[in-house]
Amino acid sequence: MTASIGKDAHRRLRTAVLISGRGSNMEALLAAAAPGDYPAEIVLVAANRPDAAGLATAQAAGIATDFVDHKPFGRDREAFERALDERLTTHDIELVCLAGFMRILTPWFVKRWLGRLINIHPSLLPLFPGTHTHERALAAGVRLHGCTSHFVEPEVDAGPIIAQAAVPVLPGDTPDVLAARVLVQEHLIYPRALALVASGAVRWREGGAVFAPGADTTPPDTAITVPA
Ligand SMILES: Nc1nc2c(c(=O)[nH]1)N[C@@H](CN(C=O)c1ccc(C(=O)N[C@@H](CCC(=O)O)C(=O)O)cc1)CN2
Ligand SMILES: NCC(=O)N[C@@H]1O[C@H](COP(=O)([O-])[O-])[C@@H](O)[C@H]1O
Repeated sequence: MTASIGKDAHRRLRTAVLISGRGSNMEALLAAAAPGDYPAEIVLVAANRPDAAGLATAQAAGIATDFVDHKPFGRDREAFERALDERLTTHDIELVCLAGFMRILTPWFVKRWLGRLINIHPSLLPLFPGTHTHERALAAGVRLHGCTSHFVEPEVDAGPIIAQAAVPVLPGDTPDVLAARVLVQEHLIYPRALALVASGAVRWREGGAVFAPGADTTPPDTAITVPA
């Protein structure tokens, strides 16, 4: 099965960004989507935490925001996701970007948005899925680390890779120093990944991402970048 969007090459896909905190990747997506020729339009920023600083950033940029607290739903993850999905439907959302969204999504939500749901992860997947990636990279002694944008599937951080960027791990690096070096590249590859998906240049397929002939996978010129 494949999922394809971006059929109309000139229409901007209505896109929501889901956050849980600072929202710097959300800001990078907003900046990239500002020009009218970018294939996605960020029309909603939603958070699962009331203190997500990115909400204020989005509001200051004139973007609609919403908040669905996951805590009142307790262990009923799907109920939380149905409430979140209702907000996405209300805003006629066509594509969802997770950007520091710190909730594992159930198969119900993932299957509903399969192929139209992407994420940014702070490691070179499949290395270091999950959390605390920079600490784990340092502990493992890798000399290259980085970030990955991928389609979201039920298995966490295991979906088809859309784009990656690598950075060197330098002697004396701390997790915070390494995280900052990786974050610069996240802000470069995530907008590129969103453009690829929204334009239909890459689509989800069972077992992998499918790139259209001529898809622009040019890497950021400031990274040791590994094209997907
Ligand atoms: N089904 C999927 N859900 C999510 C994916 C995915 O690929 N498939 N990507 C993650 C993003 N993510 C890492 O990039 C991630 C986020 C959160 C967690 C996690 O353990 N969350 C805890 C709660 C943590 C908290 O609330 O502070 C949890 O959900 O119980 C792991 C990986 C987004 N979701
Ligand atoms: N597993 C998910 C995860 O760790 N995501 C990471 O959280 C940070 C969010 O920063 P931001 O809110 O400034 O974009 C980013 O580094 C992102 O890669």
